[in-house]
Amino acid sequence: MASVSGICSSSPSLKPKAAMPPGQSPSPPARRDSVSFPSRSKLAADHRAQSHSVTHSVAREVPADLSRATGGAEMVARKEKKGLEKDPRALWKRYVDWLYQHKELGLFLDVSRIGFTEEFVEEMEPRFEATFKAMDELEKGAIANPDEGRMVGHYWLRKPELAPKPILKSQIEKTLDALCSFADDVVSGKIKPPSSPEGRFTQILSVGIGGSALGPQFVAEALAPDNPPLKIRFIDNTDPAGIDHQIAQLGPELASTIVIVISKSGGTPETRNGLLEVQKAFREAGLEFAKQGVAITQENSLLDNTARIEGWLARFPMFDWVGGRTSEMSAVGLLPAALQGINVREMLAGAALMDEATRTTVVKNNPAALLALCWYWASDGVGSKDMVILPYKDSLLLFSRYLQQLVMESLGKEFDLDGNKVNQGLTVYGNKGSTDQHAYIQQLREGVHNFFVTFIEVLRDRPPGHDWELEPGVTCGDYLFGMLQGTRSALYANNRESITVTVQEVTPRSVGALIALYERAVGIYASLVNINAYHQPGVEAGKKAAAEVLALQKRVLAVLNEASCKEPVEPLTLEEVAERCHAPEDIEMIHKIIAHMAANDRALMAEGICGSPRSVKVYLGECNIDELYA
Ligand SMILES: O=P(O)(O)OC[C@H]1O[C@](O)(CO)[C@@H](O)[C@@H]1O
Repeated sequence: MASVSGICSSSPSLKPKAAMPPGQSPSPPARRDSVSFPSRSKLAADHRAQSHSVTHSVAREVPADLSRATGGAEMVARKEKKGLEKDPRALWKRYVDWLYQHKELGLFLDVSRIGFTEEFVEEMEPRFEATFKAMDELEKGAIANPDEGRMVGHYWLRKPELAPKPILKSQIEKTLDALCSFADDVVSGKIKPPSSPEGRFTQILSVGIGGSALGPQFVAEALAPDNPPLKIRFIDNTDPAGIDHQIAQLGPELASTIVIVISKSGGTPETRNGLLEVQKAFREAGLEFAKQGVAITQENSLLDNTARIEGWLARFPMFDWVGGRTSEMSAVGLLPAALQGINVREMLAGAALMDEATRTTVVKNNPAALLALCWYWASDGVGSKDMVILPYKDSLLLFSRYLQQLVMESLGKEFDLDGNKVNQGLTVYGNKGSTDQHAYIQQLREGVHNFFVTFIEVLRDRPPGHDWELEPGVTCGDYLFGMLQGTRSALYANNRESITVTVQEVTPRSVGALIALYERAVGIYASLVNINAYHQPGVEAGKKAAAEVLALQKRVLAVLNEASCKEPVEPLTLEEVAERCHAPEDIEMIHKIIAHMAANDRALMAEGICGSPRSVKVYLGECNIDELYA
């Protein structure tokens, strides 16, 4: 049978071996004036109402479904009318008055270039009181994730004595000790790769997605030494080409690779697929995967049971009360970090210091509360402006990506805690300065005014003793410094607000502190706007729809197989396939499924071209008899 070639048709010479499916209350539009915070007596009443429960925050007066376009424009108009402070003396006073400093961490937070007013701060006070109370109860073990009936305990990871039960404290401590000693044994060569008893493990392949990848990726980029004891690579997708690339890059070093499979649920399809692909690579290389596999997952999850039954090299627990996006200080982040020679106890110490500082109930002295205050002001408490994260340090490149999940998966919610439709969120993006100066800063300075910036400044340019002046009096780092300060000033001059977070150096301690700072800021902001920051119901819809597509694909394959097993083969039109699948309403999806299979040599076209769906007649290259009689 002739195959007509088309943009997605396969060559008849590329016949598939067998056609097998793959494995398995509305409010009126808001503006800052109408945001007009509830009267103080109303706030106080709300606060009283709230104080009995951690899960019920102040009822929102902020109109819920702010139209970004309308609300944003009105906000800009109002702000520009009022104008940001431009008088240098007044600005200097504002800078000094509001500058937050954490002495021990060497961390500064400058919020002077966000235009909030004293009245705003005062009016927010009752909400903050309620929020601090809610955060306190959360840390004491309240069910702060009401939908999932879970405690939220990532703060206990860096201060186990805070855990509400002794058993939790001991689990945290034991896990930390166990992962540190495992990492020491691997790094020192006490634990050796099975196929080279005299050698050492040289590589880590981390398989995980979302919160089970982003923290480890950020920390590796920020903190891994130039020559780490083990180098790390990531499989964080179900993209076969991406997976092949990682495995190919490992080459013969697969034999000395520790594969860490990270999944809280232990059932995330992308991660499972990554694992199956890696296991296949091990089989093909004649290696025994179990001797090199490590699982980080909840006890008794599918992954945990598999790892136990197959006798993997090690297993570490992921606790029910730690969410994926706040799991960097659990085994999820600490084991990969320790294996790269990063001082994980210092990361924990930095986070613990920041946790302590962000428990303070005086907004001005609490850096996380200050961040949340700025986010609320800048985005009207409804996400009307995006948050651009600009670290001026290459090693912090992935901070914005890490924060994207932490902030957007936490704050992007359809309903508030009282069941009102609010469509909350805060959009996060960014890369690094000064690189972005030559990409999108043009738009930030002059284009659509739909953002505020957070500059991350690192004072130390390079390790001591390595600096030099590339022109009289000026180092390379001075340029970076100048670019940051220049961009901050230029944006402000054009009424673009910004926050600046300054650390002395990128160290395990400062990175731990930054993570803890943003974890708390997100928790505080979520409480201010009365949403559950700790669930992610929206992710389920896409996962469910994906499962339905794969189920439909199996039906399509069965129908095509039956027709392809006939003598002569019976090519089918898309309408015929849809009818035989009893899914005429899914014909568009069936077209997409067939186009995808054709592009991968798993379906062949008898007639037509993919771009003209009605012209297509399709069949399989081989009849699968077993499938037919299954
Ligand atoms: O660790 P898991 O269970 O594999 O989940 C991975 C990610 O998937 C999500 O559940 C949804 O995207 C994230 O919250 C989580 O970080």
